[in-house]
Amino acid sequence: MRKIIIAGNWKMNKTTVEAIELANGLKRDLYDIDAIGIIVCPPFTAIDEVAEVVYQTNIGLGAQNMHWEDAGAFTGEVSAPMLKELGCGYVILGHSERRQYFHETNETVNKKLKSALKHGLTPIVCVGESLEEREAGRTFDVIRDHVTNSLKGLDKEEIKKVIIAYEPVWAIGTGKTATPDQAQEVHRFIRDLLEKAYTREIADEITIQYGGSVKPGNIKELISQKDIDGALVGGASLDVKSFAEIVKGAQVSK
Ligand SMILES: O=C[C@H](O)COP(=O)(O)O
Repeated sequence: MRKIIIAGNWKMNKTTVEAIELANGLKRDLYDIDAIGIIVCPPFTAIDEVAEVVYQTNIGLGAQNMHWEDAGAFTGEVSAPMLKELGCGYVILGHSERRQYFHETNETVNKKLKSALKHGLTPIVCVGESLEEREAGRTFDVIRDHVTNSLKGLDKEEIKKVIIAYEPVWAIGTGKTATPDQAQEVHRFIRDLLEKAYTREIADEITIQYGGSVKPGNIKELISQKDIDGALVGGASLDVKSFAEIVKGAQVSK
């Protein structure tokens, strides 16, 4: 059975004081959730403080990006060992905002992925097509390209440690969610790609999250799809009540 995981990507939101407040609220409201995984990914500046709040709770801690080298002259970057030292267990890689605004490519995602795995961080690798690509009928080509090249070179044991997040770019922060059928279709396609590259058993073990305007009102429908194993939540993860409702909605509906 693969794990159902709801992750909150706080993006460039929350000062340290605000992040502590949000983490404390989630700890209070979600302490009894045990059937699904919960992860929060604060901005770098708040990771240390949030780590203290979620230490030894059911809430995992992740970062939103990292560099592939362990150390060196890379101004403004942070590395996997630095994140590990702060208590991170996860790192988001290849988010579409990084691909779009910061020149992230499959090649750099792949290097980061290998460094994350080497240092024991669980990567959440994001893939997804833009509106233009979907309208041009290129969704599956783009997904194949992202999955194949971002995850290139992993052996059977390594691939099992990866979480994949399907995030159609046109659904991020727009209020336009993919329909459960549209999302399921792409999730199935990703799982089939994994099956071809590895085995059916391995493909069935990998958590594939959906991301893009996930809210308390649509989580149940999305999560009830066969190949949707959780969510990567942006805007709705910034509020205790809405994120807690998403987590609880996922728990009762899967
Ligand atoms: O990482 C999260 C996604 O980009 C989704 O963001 P959103 O829930 O604000 O649409």
